[in-house]
Amino acid sequence: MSNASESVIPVEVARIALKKLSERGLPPTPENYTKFYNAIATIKSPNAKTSFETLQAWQLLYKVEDILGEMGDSAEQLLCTLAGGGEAMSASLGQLQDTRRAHLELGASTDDTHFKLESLLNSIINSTSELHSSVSASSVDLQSIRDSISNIEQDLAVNRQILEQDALTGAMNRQGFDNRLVREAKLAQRHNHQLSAALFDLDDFKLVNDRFGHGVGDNVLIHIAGLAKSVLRDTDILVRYGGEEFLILLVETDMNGARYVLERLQQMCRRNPFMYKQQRLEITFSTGIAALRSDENGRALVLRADEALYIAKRNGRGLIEMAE
Ligand SMILES: Nc1nc2c(ncn2[C@@H]2O[C@H](COP(=O)(O)OP(=O)(O)OP(=O)(O)O)[C@@H](O)[C@H]2O)c(=O)[nH]1
Repeated sequence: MSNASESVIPVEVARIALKKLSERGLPPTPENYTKFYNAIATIKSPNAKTSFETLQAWQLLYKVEDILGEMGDSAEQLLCTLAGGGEAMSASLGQLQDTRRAHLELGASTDDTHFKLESLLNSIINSTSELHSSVSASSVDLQSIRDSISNIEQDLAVNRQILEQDALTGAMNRQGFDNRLVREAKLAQRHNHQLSAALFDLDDFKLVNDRFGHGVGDNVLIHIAGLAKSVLRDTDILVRYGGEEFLILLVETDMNGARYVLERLQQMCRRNPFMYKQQRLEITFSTGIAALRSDENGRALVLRADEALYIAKRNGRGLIEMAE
């Protein structure tokens, strides 16, 4: 059993198993029920993060909190300085106008005007120099804040990748995919691009676990995920959708393109079998493919791929079924 079983709630699993059975029109016989229950119970929960990952996420949150605090202080200081500088400047301007008026209209002596202008000039120089040093200090603070923000951005990107990654295979996990699917489907609709989903499930995988042990089963999953990554473009997304079920989201790709990719993966699996103690383990998988319609969202797309996968399984093993 997968280690995800620790976080599994049996009642919830039973509820989902029964729902899946009725969705597929299967009778709730003990055999059917057990099969669905086990399949669901062994799916790794996307929330099941290690304490190390949680610790990293917390540390990042504290960093963000600190930097926001620093930014607040610096902004406050800069605002105070600018406000003080502004007041001093406007007072000097007023005095400058008074002196000019006194000189022109009231006939103040040149010596008197000269003296006033000199002391005004001194106070302007002083306040400008104070303002200048405060702005320079704030600029240094702001530069260091900008550097911290760019470090945090990098940490966030790494953190997000960790949170969205399936720990065993390195593929994207369900949680990451659910967010991504919404975005990709919207993008495809907006730009009128093709988007396909291929859901594939390893055939008779239970036998691999039963015959060779769960550890070997895990390595087979890693092997298949590696082969899948090797046939994909950078823009395609490989997802560990369930225990032994993967999904490939193919951006700007129609059904035929998706079929081509999955056939290449079948070929790769044949040419690169998983080896266990010098024994070839022939792994096949069944696939359902669907392309996004103009009137549906990402979830509907995946549901249709799932239906097609179900038909592929029903018709045999190692088959690719295209959704209507
Ligand atoms: N080793 C390993 N096995 C897993 C993991 N997740 C699910 N499984 C196993 O995958 C098997 C799925 O079994 P079934 O749902 O009966 O499917 P199957 O044997 O592949 O048969 P079909 O899908 O009908 O071809 C179960 O034995 C699960 O324990 C995992 O992370 N590691």
